[in-house]
Amino acid sequence: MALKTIGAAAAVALDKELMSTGAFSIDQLMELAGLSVSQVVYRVHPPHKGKRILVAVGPGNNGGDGLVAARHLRHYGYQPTIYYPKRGKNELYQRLVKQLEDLEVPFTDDFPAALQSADHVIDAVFGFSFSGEVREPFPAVINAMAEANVPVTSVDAPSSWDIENGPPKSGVGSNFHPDVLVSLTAPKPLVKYFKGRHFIGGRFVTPAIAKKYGFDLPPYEGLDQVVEVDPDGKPVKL
Ligand SMILES: NC(=O)C1=CN([C@@H]2O[C@H](COP(=O)(O)OP(=O)(O)OC[C@H]3O[C@@H](n4cnc5c(N)ncnc54)[C@H](O)[C@@H]3O)[C@@H](O)[C@H]2O)[C@H](O)CC1
Ligand SMILES: [K+]
Repeated sequence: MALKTIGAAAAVALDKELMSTGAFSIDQLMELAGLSVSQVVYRVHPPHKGKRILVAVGPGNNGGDGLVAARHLRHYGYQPTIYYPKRGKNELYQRLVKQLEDLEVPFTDDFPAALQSADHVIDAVFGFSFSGEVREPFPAVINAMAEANVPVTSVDAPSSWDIENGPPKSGVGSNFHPDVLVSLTAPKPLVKYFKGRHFIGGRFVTPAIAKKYGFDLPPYEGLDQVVEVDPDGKPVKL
């Protein structure tokens, strides 16, 4: 049985539905998304393996998830550093930045230099609204993540991948294969091209929503916001 996925258009529609008839606010969904990412990083890269987490943050909500994850990781005892070259004007992003500044989390302008002293990278550059060719200043960031000697965890999608068709055939992103992927709410079709450890984070979705959009709710355990699944969608038992 194959893992059930939702396409880019369905992901946008589902997001809208959660925030209208579902009565969630964007802040809540982003908080849950970032919390899921922080739990995955703790699981695959506990603090004793190295605390320096570099977070590549894009201009949209995928980037917002990265800012939230960085805050939780700071509270877990990690030392996050943020690369955020195209800051959204949206008040929500500004508040997330302020929360990190109040925790004395550093921001850097030099991604390749920061990568030299990182133990783990979070790719929160683009999610389900990415399209076309990667524009400046992000090509160098995607290339650096593709060549990183430390593990990379992608938020919702490996940035630069097409949501339906996976990695680009050539150019920026064609050699980008992150180690870990956290699918938010539900996996997207690109997961069939992904070879690393795959987690699903969406422990807020109602059975009715999952049924309407045609995906399965994974068996979350205990206090976990995430479940690791194999390519067939079966939970991975540790
Ligand atoms: N329900 C959920 O699961 C939630 C998921 N969330 C996360 O939000 C992203 C989708 O966010 P959105 O703001 O729609 O878009 P992105 O962050 O993917 O990117 C938009 C951003 O990027 C720019 N852009 C697009 N294409 C390119 C390009 N080729 N080059 C450069 N820049 C590009 C565009 O202009 C925008 O500025 C989803 O994946 C989840 O991670 C939310 O947290 C809510 C809950
Ligand atoms: K991403």
